[in-house]
Amino acid sequence: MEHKVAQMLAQQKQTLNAAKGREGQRPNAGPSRLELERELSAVFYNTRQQASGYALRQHFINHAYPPSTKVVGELKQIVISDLRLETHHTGKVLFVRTFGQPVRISGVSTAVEDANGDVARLAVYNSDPLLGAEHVVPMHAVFAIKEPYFKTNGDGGTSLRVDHLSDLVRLQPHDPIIPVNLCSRLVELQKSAVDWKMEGNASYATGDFFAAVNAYTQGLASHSDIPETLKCNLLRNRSICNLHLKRYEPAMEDAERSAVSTSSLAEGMAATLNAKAHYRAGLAAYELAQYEKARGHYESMQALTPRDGDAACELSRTAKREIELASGVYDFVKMSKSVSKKHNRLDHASFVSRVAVKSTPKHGRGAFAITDIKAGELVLCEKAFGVAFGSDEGKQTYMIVNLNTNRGSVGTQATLLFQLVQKMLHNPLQAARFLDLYDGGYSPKSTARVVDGLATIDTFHTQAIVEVNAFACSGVSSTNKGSQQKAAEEAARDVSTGVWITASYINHACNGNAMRSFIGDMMIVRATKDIPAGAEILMPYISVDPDVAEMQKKLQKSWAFKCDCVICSAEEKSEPSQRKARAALVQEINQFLRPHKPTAQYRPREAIVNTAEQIYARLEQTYDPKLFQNLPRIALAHLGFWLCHARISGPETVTITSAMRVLRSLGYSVVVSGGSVQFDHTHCHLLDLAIDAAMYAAQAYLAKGEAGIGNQFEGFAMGLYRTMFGEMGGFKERYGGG
Ligand SMILES: C[S@@+](CC[C@H](N)C(=O)[O-])C[C@H]1O[C@@H](n2cnc3c(N)ncnc32)[C@H](O)[C@@H]1O
Repeated sequence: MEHKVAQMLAQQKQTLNAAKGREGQRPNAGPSRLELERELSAVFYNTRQQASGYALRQHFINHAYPPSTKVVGELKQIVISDLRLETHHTGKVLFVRTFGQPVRISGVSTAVEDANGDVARLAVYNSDPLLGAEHVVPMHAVFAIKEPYFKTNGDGGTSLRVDHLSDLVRLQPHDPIIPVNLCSRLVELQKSAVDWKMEGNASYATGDFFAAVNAYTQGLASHSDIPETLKCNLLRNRSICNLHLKRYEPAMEDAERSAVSTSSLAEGMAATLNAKAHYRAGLAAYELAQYEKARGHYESMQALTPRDGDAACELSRTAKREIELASGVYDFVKMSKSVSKKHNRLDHASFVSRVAVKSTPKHGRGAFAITDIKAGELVLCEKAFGVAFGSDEGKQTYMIVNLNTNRGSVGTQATLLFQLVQKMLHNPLQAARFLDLYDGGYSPKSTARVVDGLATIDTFHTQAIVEVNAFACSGVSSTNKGSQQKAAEEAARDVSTGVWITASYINHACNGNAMRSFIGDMMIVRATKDIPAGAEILMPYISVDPDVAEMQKKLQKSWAFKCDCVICSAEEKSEPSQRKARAALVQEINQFLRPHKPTAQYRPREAIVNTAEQIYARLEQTYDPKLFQNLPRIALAHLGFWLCHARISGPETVTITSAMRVLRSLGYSVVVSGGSVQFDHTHCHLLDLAIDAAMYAAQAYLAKGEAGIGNQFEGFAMGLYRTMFGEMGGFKERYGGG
């Protein structure tokens, strides 16, 4: 797949270079209105035919340009006949009306005409694929295309291309800025605010929230002196539609502005309507994680309509979130049981108050502990800012190719980009949190300024942020719905991808002190070591490769940095001959072990085990004892675990020695003295091998009749399991007892 992405990257660059040669030229005569209508109908028909089959959609992020930050009125009008190829018409605005059937391919395409009756194709990229094409560019609507970009298509045709959704502003029919020729066919001018309200209500009843928002907006703008009660109705109704559309910031604002005065209505009626307004404002505040504000609204609602059960219900739900937010107390087992591929966006608050973001000496900003956090404890538990689950993708997969960063990926990254853009377009305060994340040095930086009612979200900047902050996640839970192996495989295939804002400030270290896991869209970060207050929280971004050079290559490719943690520094200081010998041995081990994986049915012969032991001794010598004194030796841990597993049916003392060797090579110091065991995590690197090894030791001690020691090893294994997978679900199934 990597090869395919590289091939497409090269092809697209070629196409773009060829197109660049036509920069500034007048286009050849384009298709007629009728031809465009036919073209769209044919595509519409074909996409419907293909809807039942699997589709791989390509999404190219072309050369970056910033969104327009000017209001429509500041821009100078341009018409289609003045457009030049491969040109961003800076300082200009094109007024158009849509016609023809809008269709979604990788972007949304439609046809437009301008005030002179000239026509062109319009392609709008980066809208949420869950939105129908007709919601992005409804037919017969008037739009202002700010600073339009006219380009040559791969097939030699031409089209207007919109990459930033805020560059496409839908205008209300009575907007005086619309050129007269585009106004002439509009009939809505005569409608009253009441007519618009009825139309909005009818659209709401059919579930068309886009049309309903549009109708209420037109109603609000239809007269300057709409009666107070009607205005409040329109705002309150628009609020519920915005809630459905996940536009929580405007939903809250509308609801809060919709409180009617008791003098304008009978008291009972005013109380009912205002309770509704508080309810909607509360729901929006809740979704924005403003739980205190939500509680205030629900309390006001309850005071107005004490017999309404909804207020009590929402108050109880909000109280649970407030506890989670303040104390980090979650019912992880219940959470894990509740999650499934269909229910993976969980209703929980984020607990991030143990962490503060500050500058680090060398690695930009980082996350620091504000209290002591013991090994195994929660560092944070955070709800995703945005997540695209593989299970939501249906029968389509996106291949995203970014020509600005020369990166490409297949899977949910494109959907994540579209979702984030859509969310931020209408929730600018939320957007500001995201746009503050590290962007790999992208320039120019963008902010979510609201212009013409939309936040000016730079798609290219957003994608640059996604590329260095998104984490692959398992889609359900790290522990249930199949083994951890399955979750790891899914994550490796990049099936689900998300962004968690606070966790994004955590820098990488191979031997970090924290580890992440997932339950649905909640990321759980636990301490793998004791973290004193003030220390930086660090976690490995990817699982540490036994070949450190390979690991560095991966980090460089995805995040453009070289790791300088203690493991990598020890590696760097090692003799080149030792490093070379180790890399060669890691290859040899992989090949040697592949056909000899111990299972319940298969135990490798003694001769094979002896050969592995000899390789182990050679491998051990490739680690300089001074440089790696207490440090994890990852390659040894893997082979050591194989040996431990292969000898599981041998004498207990052998199992114990092998298991201890695995723990030591992962940096754990384990001292058994008398009846007690001391486990020291200071230098550890947690891999699931450690849990298995600790359980082998536990079982061997139990079999030896040393239950006290066995139980301590089991307790240790359980702690590691919870740290690694977030919660205990699946432990009993995997190890029995527990
Ligand atoms: C997810 S961000 C982490 C937060 C980031 N440091 C910031 O200033 O917002 C990932 C980026 O942080 C930097 N980074 C993280 N860990 C690092 C490390 N161990 N060494 C150098 N740079 C690191 C790299 O620039 C990487 O692309």
